[in-house]
Amino acid sequence: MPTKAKKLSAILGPKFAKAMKGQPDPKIERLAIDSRRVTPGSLFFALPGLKADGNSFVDEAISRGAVAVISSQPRRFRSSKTAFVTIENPRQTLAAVAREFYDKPDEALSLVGVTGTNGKTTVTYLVKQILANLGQRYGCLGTIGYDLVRRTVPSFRTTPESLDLCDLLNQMRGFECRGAVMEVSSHGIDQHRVAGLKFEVAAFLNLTRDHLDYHDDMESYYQVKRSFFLGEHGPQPKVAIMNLDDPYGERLVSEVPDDVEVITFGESPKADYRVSQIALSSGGSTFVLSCPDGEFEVNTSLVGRYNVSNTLAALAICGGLGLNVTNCVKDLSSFSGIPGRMQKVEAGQSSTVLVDYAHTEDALKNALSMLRDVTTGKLSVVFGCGGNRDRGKRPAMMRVANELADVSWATSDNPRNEKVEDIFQDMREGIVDGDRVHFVADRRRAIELALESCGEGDCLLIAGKGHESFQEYGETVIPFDDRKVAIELIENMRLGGRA
Ligand SMILES: CC(=O)N[C@H]1[C@@H](OP(=O)(O)OP(=O)(O)OC[C@H]2O[C@@H](n3ccc(=O)[nH]c3=O)[C@H](O)[C@@H]2O)O[C@H](CO)[C@@H](O)[C@@H]1O[C@H](C)C(=O)N[C@@H](C)C(=O)N[C@H](CCC(=O)O)C(=O)O
Ligand SMILES: Nc1ncnc2c1ncn2[C@@H]1O[C@H](COP(=O)(O)OP(=O)(O)OP(=O)(O)O)[C@@H](O)[C@H]1O
Ligand SMILES: N[C@H](CCC[C@H](N)C(=O)O)C(=O)O
Ligand SMILES: [Mg+2]
Repeated sequence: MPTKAKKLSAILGPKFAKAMKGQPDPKIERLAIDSRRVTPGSLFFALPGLKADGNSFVDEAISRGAVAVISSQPRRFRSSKTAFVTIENPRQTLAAVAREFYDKPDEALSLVGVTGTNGKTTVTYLVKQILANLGQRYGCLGTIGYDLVRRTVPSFRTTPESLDLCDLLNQMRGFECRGAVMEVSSHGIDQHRVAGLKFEVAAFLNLTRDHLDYHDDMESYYQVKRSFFLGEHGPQPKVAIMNLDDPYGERLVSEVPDDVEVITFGESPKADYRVSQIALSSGGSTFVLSCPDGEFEVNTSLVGRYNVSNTLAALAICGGLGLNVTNCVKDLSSFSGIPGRMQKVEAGQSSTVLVDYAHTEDALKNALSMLRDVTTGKLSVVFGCGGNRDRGKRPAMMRVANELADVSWATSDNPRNEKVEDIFQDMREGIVDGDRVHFVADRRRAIELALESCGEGDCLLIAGKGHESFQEYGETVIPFDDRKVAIELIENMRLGGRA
């Protein structure tokens, strides 16, 4: 739903409206943080960043028609056609202004925020699906896409910038959604993308190593996640869902304020949503859930122990929303899975080929140990480590791959502005047995060689890119989809008599 243009003073609030200079109180048609997306009538926020400073683009924004500029740097304004507001923390103000501009969409929606290093996409998909089965209309925002129920929008961030987020939530309100289930990344929390929004339920899944290019250390990474539950960027969530099997989850339980209702889940006997009698197989899992609504035998089509944890989290979230779990556990066995998460590639080949989004040490460890248990033959993995991201996870990822797979094919995974050879150098530090590791920079070729070396009973995991349909080299984005590439290669191999 397009929102109506508003006077600058109305969306700034009385405190900041006093700081307006230049053009008196223009009408704002839209918000922008990127000068390249400014259209006439925009309010441009000049944000200081890691790569650039938005203040360098103020003139460009004005030339494209910005009628107001918010910045932390006082400016000598030459144009009386533009209003200037100097504010200490423009990113934080952006969130408050976006919420006002889009008429506080969170007030009309039940918001569920899911955070943690791994499993956010899986859990949000599960919750959205359970709610849809119960006839409850919730949108879903995250890494794979923005599902507004009546339309879907491609995802550009796991957690959108506040101005995009409020726009998406406003559209959901227009589509008469009851609420939204969304992934809340640590970048999202730290950069105030979800600031000021009222969450009905906030869930913490786990915390393991990732993003230490951005956060100083694990403690700072944890503190950012924690701040979401303490309401440091806005209202406290009404209910907090916590994983008692994760040491950081256990710690967080003792740190959330008393007036936030806490619901715990896990294998721990202390958990409110407790799992026992877990039976894992290559076709899914069954387990017994004990929770305040009773005891249930749960069947899920998702494979692996970590997906038992994800399913439990999803059910605890539904409990936190006030739903009776009896109604929620019914259709889990028919859940069709998530794109690029342990997704089978079926092209008539004799080996098992799976595409998964494991791009951390913990995820790779879980994925490979699970596959080890169900593979009778050789287990191979193709994986790389993202450029311009946490360098420290590279040797750790290589170590678990080398320890758990029979053969590892190291390759590129979005090298961005780094040289693939430099990324390989970091990965080499984790090698345990070099005879079982091959480095092939071209991802397509790495997949081809891995496929050629697999036969009946063998399993190949193509990890790291999951649903992604591109490869990022420098500033260039090239189409690349592991699932399509694998199918093409298998078909070519068959034509050449090699499959
Ligand atoms: C590290 C990080 O999160 N960076 C985000 C941050 O960038 P930044 O502050 O460094 O911005 P910058 O590139 O230096 O530019 C500064 C300002 O100048 C503006 N600009 C820039 C160029 C120009 O021509 N005109 C212009 O106006 C930019 O729009 C920006 O507002 O702010 C930008 C705009 O607000 C974001 O787009 C950018 O996300 C980058 C692209 C990114 O890759 N982020 C990833 C790491 C991220 O957020 N990932 C999480 C998921 C993590 C997980 O898996 O858990 C996510 O939620 O997606
Ligand atoms: N609970 C979990 N614990 C550990 N690993 C998991 C868990 N859930 C999923 N994984 C692994 O992590 C990968 C990514 O899962 P998913 O996309 O659900 O996580 P995410 O938190 O959304 O990731 P991102 O931060 O990149 O958006 C999966 O492909 C799987 O290998
Ligand atoms: N959301 C994650 C995705 C990583 C996926 C992997 N393919 C990579 O590029 O490193 C990130 O931004 O770190
Ligand atoms: Mg995700």
